Amino acid sequence: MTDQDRLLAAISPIAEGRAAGLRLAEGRASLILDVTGLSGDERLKMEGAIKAVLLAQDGVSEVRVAMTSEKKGRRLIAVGSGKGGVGKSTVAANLALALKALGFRVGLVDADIYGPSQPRLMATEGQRPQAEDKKLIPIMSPHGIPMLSMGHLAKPGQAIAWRGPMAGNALGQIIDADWGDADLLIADLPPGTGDVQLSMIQKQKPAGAVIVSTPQDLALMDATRAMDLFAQAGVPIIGLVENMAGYECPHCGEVSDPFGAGGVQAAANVMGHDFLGRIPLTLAIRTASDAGQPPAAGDGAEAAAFHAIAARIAEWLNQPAH
Ligand SMILES: Nc1ncnc2c1ncn2[C@@H]1O[C@H](COP(=O)(O)OP(=O)(O)OP(=O)(O)O)[C@@H](O)[C@H]1O
Repeated sequence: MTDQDRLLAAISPIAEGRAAGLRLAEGRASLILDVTGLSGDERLKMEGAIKAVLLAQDGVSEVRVAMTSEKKGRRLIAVGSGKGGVGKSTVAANLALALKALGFRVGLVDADIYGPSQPRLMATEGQRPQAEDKKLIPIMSPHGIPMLSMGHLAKPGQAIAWRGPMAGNALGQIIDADWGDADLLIADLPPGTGDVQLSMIQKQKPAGAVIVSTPQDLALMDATRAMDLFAQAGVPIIGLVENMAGYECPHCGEVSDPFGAGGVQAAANVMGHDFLGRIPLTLAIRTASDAGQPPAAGDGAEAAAFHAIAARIAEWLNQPAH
């Protein structure tokens, strides 16, 4: 029996299979202890017990324990839509801000290869990310959210027409960027339900997806296809958001429903998914978004709807299964 085996056998009843890399050299025993999932007290107790047992062994005068713990993975939430123009990017930007306000450390990924609009929405247009050790450094938006967009990688003014593999590589670089301590990445996906979207979803394995739709039938049919796409890739649907619901006339205050009303909620019920909430169609949302001031960054009337939806998403994220 080698010294290592002898020492390992001595600590095995207390180390619960968490000890690795045990060595003994010149009277000093060293090992790595995986303390994932243990409380501070449990860690100290286990470390103390291991030290005591090892110090009682022949030839050991000193013990060093290095503790490691698996970091809880950063989660990616995909914001998708069956078709373009339904406000997916607007919703993604505002949800990122509202989730940050709830205490998540949020990063924003603009994976929309056809029309990356996050740089405009988050007021980082024209900026280029730096790289360090071959990793991109996200750009800090004025709203305190680090972000990277396909739009930041293309040369200014260059029309973006990424081909599949190129888009995949660029997106991979964005997701693997140096996101620091961000624990949640919100990804604005390209609209549609084609191969590009499917391979992105399969590769990046989001923890969950939020589907944005306007209330009219045509958009809803596309949203259903988007949900099928996530289901195919085994990604759970967190829920559906109805955008551009109910237009309040800024002059007379009357509410009209240019795209219908309630369709998304009804569709969510039929499909057995959660309905996360409704964002009204307002001039303020459009002008603020185009000016790089997403409403959820402030506390105006428009912010409340986004904060309510973010709270539902936070509830989902905080369930142990997710
Ligand atoms: N609730 C809303 N009220 C008013 N305007 C809105 C609302 N949501 C989005 N818009 C406006 O609609 C336009 C399209 O929104 P956005 O770019 O977010 O859509 P999208 O679904 O991401 O489109 P694409 O996928 O084609 O990029 C923008 O000018 C945006 O300001």
